[in-house]
Amino acid sequence: MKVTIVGAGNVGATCADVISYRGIASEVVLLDIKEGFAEGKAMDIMQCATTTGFNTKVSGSTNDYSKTANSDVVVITSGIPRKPGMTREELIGINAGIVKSVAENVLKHSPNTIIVVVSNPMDTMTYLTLKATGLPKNRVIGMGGALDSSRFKYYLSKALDKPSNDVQGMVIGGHGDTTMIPLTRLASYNGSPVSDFLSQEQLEKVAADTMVGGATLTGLLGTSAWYAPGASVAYLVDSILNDQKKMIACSVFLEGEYGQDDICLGVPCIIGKNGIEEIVSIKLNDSEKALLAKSADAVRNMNADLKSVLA
Ligand SMILES: NC(=O)c1ccc[n+]([C@@H]2O[C@H](COP(=O)([O-])OP(=O)(O)OC[C@H]3O[C@@H](n4cnc5c(N)ncnc54)[C@H](O)[C@@H]3O)[C@@H](O)[C@H]2O)c1
Ligand SMILES: O=C(O)C[C@H](O)C(=O)O
Repeated sequence: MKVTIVGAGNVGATCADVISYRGIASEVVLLDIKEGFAEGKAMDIMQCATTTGFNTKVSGSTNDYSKTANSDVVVITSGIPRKPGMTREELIGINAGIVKSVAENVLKHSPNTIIVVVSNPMDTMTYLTLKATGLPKNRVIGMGGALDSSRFKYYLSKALDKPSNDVQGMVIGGHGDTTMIPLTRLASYNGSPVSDFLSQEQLEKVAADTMVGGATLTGLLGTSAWYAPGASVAYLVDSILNDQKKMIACSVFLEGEYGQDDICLGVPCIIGKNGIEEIVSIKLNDSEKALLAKSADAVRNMNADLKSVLA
């Protein structure tokens, strides 16, 4: 199974590293516009093969899309990340043009591929990819919910003082500081509601910390995060390539689901060899429904800025 990752920067290279280390794909091609950069990252990763013990073939390409031919999955991480104090939405001006041209180029060589969109603002970039390529909705997947949910479980585990892997929870909605919706009511500690162990005040703090999880790391690092983002993409790619049918919150084109139309937004999806295989309808209460509608409004406003790129 072959995976191409466009953008060999922090997130793209970390994703290639996790995919190869965990043997998720037999081949990974890293592609970047910067001369020699992807080749260098690929060589560095390949030099881990004998010490960490993997057999995936990782190679690099400077903007030569012929090397990406017949990829089963293409991950788009190309574009600029935010700096401290910025929102993801401010990246749209530069990233929209990059994501559109990258999506068109990859399809010339891998017409049957599934595209995973990572570049920010991710929900809008997913919508752009879908509209610009005309691909069916199952083959365009926005990655954000997997990462936001892992951060949610991290903050829950800290509040509970229990291991992250004993905590279940999901974040839906847009992948933005004010648009994501950590579903605290449905989160559990090994099957028991977390509200049995945490006060309302603690749960509200967990939700608030989760929502600004990316901004917190950007403030600390000077650029946005990459370890958890790269690993979250690899987790999603694993479910596609190995047909795991995991339920993962992903940004997907909605046509009536959750009362929304003509938008890509994070909702729970079954992810398998056909990409998005099902949009799972979970029962939201009235306040969660209202938050989702508000989140959709904000993402829809952002999508309106795509008019010139899509014209
Ligand atoms: N969806 C998410 O959960 C999530 C998580 C983390 C980062 N991101 C986003 O992912 C993007 C990448 O972040 P990063 O930290 O890896 O940035 P980075 O700057 O480290 O890497 C981006 C790479 O893209 C390359 N690039 C730019 N234009 C290109 C083009 N036309 N073709 C090929 N490559 C090109 C750059 O040369 C660079 O190496 C950002 O937009 C960031 O906001 C999203
Ligand atoms: O925070 C960012 O800008 C990058 C990414 O979307 C993240 O959540 O880490």
